[in-house]
Amino acid sequence: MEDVTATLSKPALQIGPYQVDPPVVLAPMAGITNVAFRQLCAEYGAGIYVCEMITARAVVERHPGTMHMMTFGEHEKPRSMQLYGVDPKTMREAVKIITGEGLADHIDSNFGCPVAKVTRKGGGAALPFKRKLFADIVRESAKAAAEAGVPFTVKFRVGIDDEHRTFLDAGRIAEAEGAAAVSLHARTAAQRYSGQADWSKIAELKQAVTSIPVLGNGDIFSAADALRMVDETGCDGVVVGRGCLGRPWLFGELEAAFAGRELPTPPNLGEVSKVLRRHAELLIAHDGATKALRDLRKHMAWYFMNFPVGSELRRGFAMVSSLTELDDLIGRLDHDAPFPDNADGPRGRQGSPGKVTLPHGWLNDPDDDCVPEAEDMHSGG
Ligand SMILES: Cc1cc2nc3c(=O)[nH]c(=O)nc-3n(C[C@H](O)[C@H](O)[C@H](O)COP(=O)(O)O)c2cc1C
Repeated sequence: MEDVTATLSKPALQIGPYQVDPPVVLAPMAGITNVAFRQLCAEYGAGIYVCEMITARAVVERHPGTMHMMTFGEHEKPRSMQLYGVDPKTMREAVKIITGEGLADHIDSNFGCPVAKVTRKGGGAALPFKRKLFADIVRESAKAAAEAGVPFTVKFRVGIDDEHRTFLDAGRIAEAEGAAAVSLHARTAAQRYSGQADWSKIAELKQAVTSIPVLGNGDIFSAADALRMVDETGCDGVVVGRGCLGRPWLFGELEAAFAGRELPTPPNLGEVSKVLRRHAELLIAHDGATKALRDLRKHMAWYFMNFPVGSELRRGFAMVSSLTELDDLIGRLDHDAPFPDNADGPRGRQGSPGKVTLPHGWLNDPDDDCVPEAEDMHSGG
């Protein structure tokens, strides 16, 4: 295995009042980063573990499902959540509810969603193109959060496409309007999740934004990737998404690598199935068996990726409906099968590149007084 513990000096990441050591953040992922998954990851290493994204409007309307998503474990410090919104007033109101009721200690915001139903209305990754609106949202939210001593951070992409790169303006605006840190997913919206993240954009952002931390995001699948990103870009911390799907122990590897320690040995199939079992228990405690085991299916596919698990057993795991059944299937695995060499690489969301759908005339004037229409959003980044 590559020696990643070599020479790098670890960045000191400070987000508002929180010292984040190691400088690692679990990327918000809709449908994934619920309280069970966050706890599982946090059992391997420290960092900030961001909750699934929720919409500002759902908070303001106190949507019961949304309030349930804002459940945190006792171990979570800071309790970190992500808001999505396109209207400065709604965002401010949502932040005030969250901070006023002490529901979270860190609020991130999502300006990176590339999904057509969101960008079509000017939301997600389309929004930072409207500089005034973007500034209004960040200012109103950051101000409301700061009144309660809660840091507000901003996550965005490189831009809409290669002709409309917004990340440098977005970073400078976020810095000027009171954000405590920015994170860059180093792809354009047109790229979706395809191709490679362009880390040179993270380096450019780091040069442009000097008074708050700049976090890099995109294609960290191993501890070596994380150290290389810090080394190549000078970023203050790393945000890890798909790399930990079916690999929550990646956070242990990151902690070891940033501390200059030797990496733990990758787990064999028996050890992986123990992690899966723990994941199931945590999910069931939060959501009940039916929902939890349905949710677990996608994770099982990721846990077993590239392991020698036959198709009959895989089908069994995909249909599992109780912990007893799960235990029975786990008992039939070849526990000694070693961690596969080719286990790195993308899991989870893929999506092919393509044109970004925007509202009519959206690209005419970045400084107009646009009134956004989009508030609904279910998932994305
Ligand atoms: C299943 C899935 C759901 C996501 N949901 C969100 C989200 O709700 N908010 C957000 O800002 N990004 C979201 N993202 C994007 C990730 O936070 C991250 O920016 C992206 O996956 C790139 O990082 P990676 O290469 O480490 O995966 C999502 C990504 C995936 C794979």
